[in-house]
Amino acid sequence: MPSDQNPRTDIECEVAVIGAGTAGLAAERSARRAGAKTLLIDERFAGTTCASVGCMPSKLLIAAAKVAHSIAAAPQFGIYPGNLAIDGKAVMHRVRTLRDEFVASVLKSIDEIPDDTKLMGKATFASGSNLRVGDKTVRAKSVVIATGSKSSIPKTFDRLDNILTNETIFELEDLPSSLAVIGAGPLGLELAQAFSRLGVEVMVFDEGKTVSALKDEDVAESLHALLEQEFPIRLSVDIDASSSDGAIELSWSGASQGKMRFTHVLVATGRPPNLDGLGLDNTGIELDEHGTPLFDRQTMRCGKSSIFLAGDSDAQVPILHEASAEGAIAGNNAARFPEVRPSKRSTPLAITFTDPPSASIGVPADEDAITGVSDFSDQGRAKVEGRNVGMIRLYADNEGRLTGATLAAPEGEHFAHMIAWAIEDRLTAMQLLDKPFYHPTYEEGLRSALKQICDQTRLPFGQDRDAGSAPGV
Ligand SMILES: Cc1cc2nc3c(=O)[nH]c(=O)nc-3n(C[C@H](O)[C@H](O)[C@H](O)COP(=O)(O)OP(=O)(O)OC[C@H]3O[C@@H](n4cnc5c(N)ncnc54)[C@H](O)[C@@H]3O)c2cc1C
Ligand SMILES: NC(=O)c1ccc[n+]([C@@H]2O[C@H](COP(=O)([O-])OP(=O)(O)OC[C@H]3O[C@@H](n4cnc5c(N)ncnc54)[C@H](O)[C@@H]3O)[C@@H](O)[C@H]2O)c1
Repeated sequence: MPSDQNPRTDIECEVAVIGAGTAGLAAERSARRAGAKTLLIDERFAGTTCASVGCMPSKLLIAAAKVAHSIAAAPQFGIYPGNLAIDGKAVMHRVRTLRDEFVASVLKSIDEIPDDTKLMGKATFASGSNLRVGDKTVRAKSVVIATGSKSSIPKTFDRLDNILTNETIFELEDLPSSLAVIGAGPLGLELAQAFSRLGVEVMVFDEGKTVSALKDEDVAESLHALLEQEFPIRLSVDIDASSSDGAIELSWSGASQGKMRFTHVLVATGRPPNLDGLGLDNTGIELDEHGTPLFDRQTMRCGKSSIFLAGDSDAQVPILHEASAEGAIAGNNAARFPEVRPSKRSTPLAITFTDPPSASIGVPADEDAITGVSDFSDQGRAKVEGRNVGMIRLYADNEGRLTGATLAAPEGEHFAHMIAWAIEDRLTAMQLLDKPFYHPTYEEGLRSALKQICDQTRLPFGQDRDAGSAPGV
């Protein structure tokens, strides 16, 4: 067990890791593998954000919503399942039960870390790379900061009752009657659609102009229009809120205006890095205007110091596989310090698990980018399945080499991987087009975007290759 009863007041180690989340666990593993004497410090050792209040419970809720949605969509196939009954308590119970299993598996992996390598308590920097944890001083050769991110509740909402964040919403015993979601980012939209499909009256509000942080306007508008068929989304609005008779009254103005009461409000307005109270001023490292350390993305090192950063705490790309990759890089370099080595970072890939899923891959299109578009409204397999909506916009350089994509399309999470892997392998549109595509599949839908890029770059399309397509592709 992690020990806050440790009798030593001074602890010496080579690498101290602050935070036992995804990034911190990866950093500790990596530093230990590199031969360093490590110390993993966490306030609670309660399991990662991903397992307890993030990726996993949200996907569990989405899984329930997907089942409800398929049943509701059955009549288009001539199937009439009768009245749909949703037992909200059972839905939330399954979410928590399976969530707890994921958390238990994280806790088991933490249990397997030797006891003298763990310390429970809140770490703060005393000076340089020396830390204070309760009444103990930790003297470390290098430190990895992996303290994650935290919910931020805008002032308008912070004194109201029934305000939920991702840290509390999965604890609801039953589905709420109505839910206002503040923030149309990945967190807000995933949960908004899931609750809506489970019969909750949902409305989404955002002060910004776009949904799901998508930089490609065409795709963002397409996703916005699709989601609005299920629940209202009010973009570019200022929101005011007050409690009244156990409910919350929201009024909004700007691009649209109105007033409505909700039993619950989910605040999903971003998760800034969790760096408050860490004593970064005592480290001498350079901070940006938000108080986040400046660091090198290839080494994860802060300036010329022996302090490294990983995961959501660095305010870069707050998603799981990046937290894990950064943890491994930071831990390895912290162990090797001062022999720090740069590591290759993978192609940017971010997926939002709405239906259809949206994704941003690689670099956004600039004005020189060559683009190809696949529209799924008439795509064969998507039509067969009654899921013919959305689009993929692919970007390439002037040699036809794929550089990025934005999409909101059926099976979008799988397309996003395929495209990211093609970009990693530096494939041209022609080379990807030359791979086998089975018929009839969603994957065939990508061929039209690839062909458009080939046409614009005059990539040689072999005489022995069929330039046409099967029906409905
Ligand atoms: C609702 C939701 C859904 C998400 N869904 C996805 C998804 O589908 N896919 C995806 O890729 N990403 C998803 N994410 C993002 C993903 O969960 C995070 O990027 C990831 O969990 C970050 O890991 P981390 O190690 O940086 O932070 P955490 O896992 O939060 O770990 C930080 C740790 O630091 C500890 N700590 C903090 N300060 C101190 C201190 N001073 N002293 C000691 N310990 C400290 C905390 O106790 C905590 O254990 C989701 C996030 C949310 C909120
Ligand atoms: N599938 C995934 O990978 C996934 C899913 C959920 C969450 N996450 C992660 O969780 C974190 C939090 O997600 P998020 O969607 O909250 O963050 P986000 O920053 O992506 O989106 C926040 C949204 O809230 C809006 N907003 C901010 N302040 C507002 C205000 N006062 N009023 C109205 N709107 C306001 C912003 O314009 C933005 O659209 C992110 O790091 C994200 O990467 C990832």
